[in-house]
Order: sequence, then structure tokens, then C-alpha cells
Amino acid sequence: MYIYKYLDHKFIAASSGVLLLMHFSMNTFQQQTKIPKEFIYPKEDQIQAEEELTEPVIDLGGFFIGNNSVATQQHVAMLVKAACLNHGFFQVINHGVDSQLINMAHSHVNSFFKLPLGVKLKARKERGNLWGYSSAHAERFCSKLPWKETLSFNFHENNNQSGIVVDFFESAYGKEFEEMGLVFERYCKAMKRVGLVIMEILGMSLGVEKSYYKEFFRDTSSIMRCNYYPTCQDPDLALGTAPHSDPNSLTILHQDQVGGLEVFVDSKWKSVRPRPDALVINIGDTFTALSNGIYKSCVHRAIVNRQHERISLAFFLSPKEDKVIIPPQHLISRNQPRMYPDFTWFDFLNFTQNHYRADHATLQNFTLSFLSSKPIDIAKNKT
Ligand SMILES: C=C1C[C@]23C[C@H]1CC[C@H]2[C@]1(C)CCC[C@@](C)(C(=O)O)[C@H]1[C@@H]3C(=O)O
Ligand SMILES: O=C(O)CCC(=O)C(=O)O
Ligand SMILES: [Fe+2]
Repeated sequence: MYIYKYLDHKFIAASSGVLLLMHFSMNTFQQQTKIPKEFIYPKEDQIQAEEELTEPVIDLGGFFIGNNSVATQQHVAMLVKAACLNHGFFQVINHGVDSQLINMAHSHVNSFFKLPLGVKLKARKERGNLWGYSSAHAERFCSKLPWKETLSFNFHENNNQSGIVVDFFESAYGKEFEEMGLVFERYCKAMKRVGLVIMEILGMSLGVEKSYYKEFFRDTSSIMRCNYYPTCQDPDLALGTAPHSDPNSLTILHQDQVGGLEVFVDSKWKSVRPRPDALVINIGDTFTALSNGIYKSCVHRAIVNRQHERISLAFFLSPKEDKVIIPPQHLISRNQPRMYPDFTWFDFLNFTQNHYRADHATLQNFTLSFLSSKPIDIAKNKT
């Protein structure tokens, strides 16, 4: 029996006749005996993981203490290279982020999602925006809804005394959310710092100048997303996050101990075992383009379960919107011509927000659509 029979005004009829489940807390759906059909994924998405991903766990200690020998750095770069040529996922430990800060961020996320729906909706995520609170992304899609609530906000460094994240929390939720904003501001800064170190390692691993990608990402326009996955009465039918590749450049994720992140490798779903001391790193489509297709951005998803709610914090490192995505000359040759056209993160983001639901082929389909709407001479970059 569907809950909408009992609730008055909150459904909006989509033109297709499908009802958009907007403005509900996931709580409402958890209490039903069956999950609404909008949350049911097709059979091929319901295949379960039977093994763990054997991604490398890489010790970044030396990069932060500053006494890393060249040999150690090269060893790290080699491990990263092997992972990125294969599936683009690895974990890092001794990443320099204070474990207390990570714990505080988790605890604030937990408190935020426990707030009454009316409060969370004060900064409701609107279609086309990347910031705000969303329940099941119902503002964007009308079926195959993810079993999650999210809170997203932008991050870039500014010259204001208070940072952009604190401003977001205070203006959207009020002065009493200042503390939460401060913790997330610090968390984002820490993530960017890790991201820039990883950019150095990626540069080394691709044999380009160590500072190349680090400089490219010095000015960023990143997105932070807090994912809250409630328990689900039908976990085999639903998904917390549907299979996708991240469109941004690099994702830095901290998951709690429940587990649920899975990666599609060698035609199989493989789970990523949570480690409280580790950050999960993965290559996004924009870095695939920046490496001229050499490094893979891999399909992944998050599953849900009956017993435990789950939290993950995803920091999506992205370049400034107007930055043109061009791989370094070193990665272009007669044998390795340009794989993607010149485009900006703005172009690509716009495509994923307005025209295309992120999946394994986002970058390819963006390229086709971009080239057909805007003929450009990609041959000019061939050497
Ligand atoms: C460019 C973006 C699209 C998404 C938010 C940012 C970074 C990652 C993307 C996303 C998380 C990939 C999975 C699907 C998605 C819809 C989600 O489930 O959250 C994606 C984001 C989005 O479009 O909101
Ligand atoms: O929650 C997770 O473990 C994965 C989330 C994810 O892939 C994303 O937000 O892009
Ligand atoms: Fe993702």
C-alpha cells in the first residue's frame, strides 16, 4: 500500500504521469511494508558483490611529514599508477587529516539528518542546483530513486573572513549552525590539501611534471556531499547510489564502518572494506580526460541494508568552472592522439545536471553531444 494515498498535497504529477516523491523524509518510506516502485532497480542492477576489491592501501605519511625519499615517492606513484590503469580506486592512510575532525564531521552529519524534515528543507536542493538538502534526488529524477538523503554544498577558498561553507550553513539554517559550518569548512580544506598531494602523485605517476596537476587544481570549485543511507526493508531491490562514474576529477570519500561502497571491476561487483583510518580515492571522468584517457574512472555504487544506517562523506574535487580541460602535451602523441575535445568543467557539469544521468558512458556521450553541438578542431592538438 503506497503512502501517497494518505498524504494530501505533497505529490507533484510529472508530465509522464509518474508521481514525484518530493519533500518526503526517507522515514516515511521506511515505514511501509514494501518500498515504492520508484525505488526499485532493474534485475541487472540487483546482482550482489561476492568478493572484496583488492585496492592498494597507500601510506602517504612521508608526503605530509616532508621527509619522503625519492624512492618512497616513486614507490607510491607506482602503486597509484597500477590502480589507476586498472580501475582508478585506491585507499590512503596517514593522509594528514585529523581523525577527530573526521569524527566531528560524521557526528554533525548524523545530527543533521536526524533533524525534522521541515528544518532540513530550509535549504532544499532545487533542480539544476548542486547545493542543498535532497531526499532521494526526487527533485531530479522520477524513477530509479536512490535510497538516501544528501546534503551538498560548494567549496572554494575565498577571501571573506568566514568561509563559503560557514556562510552556507548560517544563511540557510541560521546562526546556530555556525559550528557545523566551521567543522565542514575545516573538513573541506583538509580534503583539498589531500587532493593536491594526490595530484602531485598522479603527475609523477604519469611521468609529467610533479606540479602540473597540482597547479591546475590550486584554484578549485569543489562539491562536498554528505550521504545518509537509512536502513531499507527491501535492500535487494533498492540502491543507495546507483551505478555511476563520478564526473568530477577526483573523489575523496570517508565511509563509516557499515560498508556499502562497491566497484565494478572485471565484470563483477566488489566491495570496498571500510577502514576508519583511510580515505577512499577514485579518479573521476574529468581526470580521465586530463590524462588523455590513460587513467580510468570506474563504475561504482552504494548498497543499503536492513540493519544499519550508513554515512559517507564525499568530496568531489573539481577545477574552476571555466578552466579548459586539456591533457599535458607529454601525454599526446601520434600513437596516443587526443581522446576528448577541449571542454570546461562548466560544460560537463551542465551536461550531467541537465541532460544526462551519470553512468559508465557519461564522458563518451558528453563528447559526442559536445562535438555535434559545437564543431571544434580536435585534430589541432594531435602531434
Ligand atoms: C557532478 C556531479 C553529479 C553528482 C554530484 C556531482 C559529483 C558526483 C555526482 C553523483 C554523485 C554521481 C552519482 C549519481 C548522482 C546523481 C548521485 O547519486 O548523487 C550524482 C550527483 C548529482 O548529479 O547530484
Ligand atoms: O556512499 C558511497 O560509498 C558512495 C557514494 C558515491 O559514489 C558518490 O556520492 O558519488
Ligand atoms: Fe561516486
